Amino acid sequence: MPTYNEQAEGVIELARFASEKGWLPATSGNLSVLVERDPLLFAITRSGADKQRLTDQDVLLVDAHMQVQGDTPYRPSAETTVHVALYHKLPCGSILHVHTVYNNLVSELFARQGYVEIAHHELLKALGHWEENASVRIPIVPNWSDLNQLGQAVADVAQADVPAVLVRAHGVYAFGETPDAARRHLEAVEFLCEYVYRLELIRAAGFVAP
Ligand SMILES: CSCCC(=O)C(=O)COP(=O)(O)O
Ligand SMILES: [Zn+2]
Repeated sequence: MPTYNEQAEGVIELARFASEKGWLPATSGNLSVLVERDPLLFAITRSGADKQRLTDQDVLLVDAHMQVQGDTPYRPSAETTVHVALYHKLPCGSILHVHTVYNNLVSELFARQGYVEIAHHELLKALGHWEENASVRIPIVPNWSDLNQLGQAVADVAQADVPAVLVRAHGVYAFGETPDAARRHLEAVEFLCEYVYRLELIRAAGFVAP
């Protein structure tokens, strides 16, 4: 079983990756890696940390009740509620939450129907959909300010075969059974959000596929 130190290093590496992409602006976002499933323990970023300069002090070991294990002056991410709810619902090994312009725009464009549907795109394979004519609906939930409510809302719509949930005008939660899978899902969702947004733009300008 991986140790807390190994998983904390994993969180720091994921933060470096997402920061280099510009996906964690202004201290936003939170990232976690599972340490133990039962009883639940995971390594997660502390609230307010600058994820571009994360150190091991900025990663906390937290349980199912959001209690921090060990001695630290810091509090865990305010959105730890969402991570706990997702770890309870699905066999996640890592959960990545980032804020980007494209995921925010797509969440606004499709908020009313509660999902964005993406069909016939090659990168759906990176989300695990290799079937011919694949079609995936990524759920969109309101940006509840009550973070317990937000956690419940995200977990209610989260499905193992669609490994992301958009939060309207806020960001995305992507997850996977391993940190590498969660990262691949996040990269694919970010690519697809940019694609969907740009396609909407050219369609609005009159483009019709031949
Ligand atoms: C400055 S971003 C506002 C809070 C947020 O949405 C976020 O992702 C970061 O919260 P945390 O408590 O994890 O730092
Ligand atoms: Zn956030």
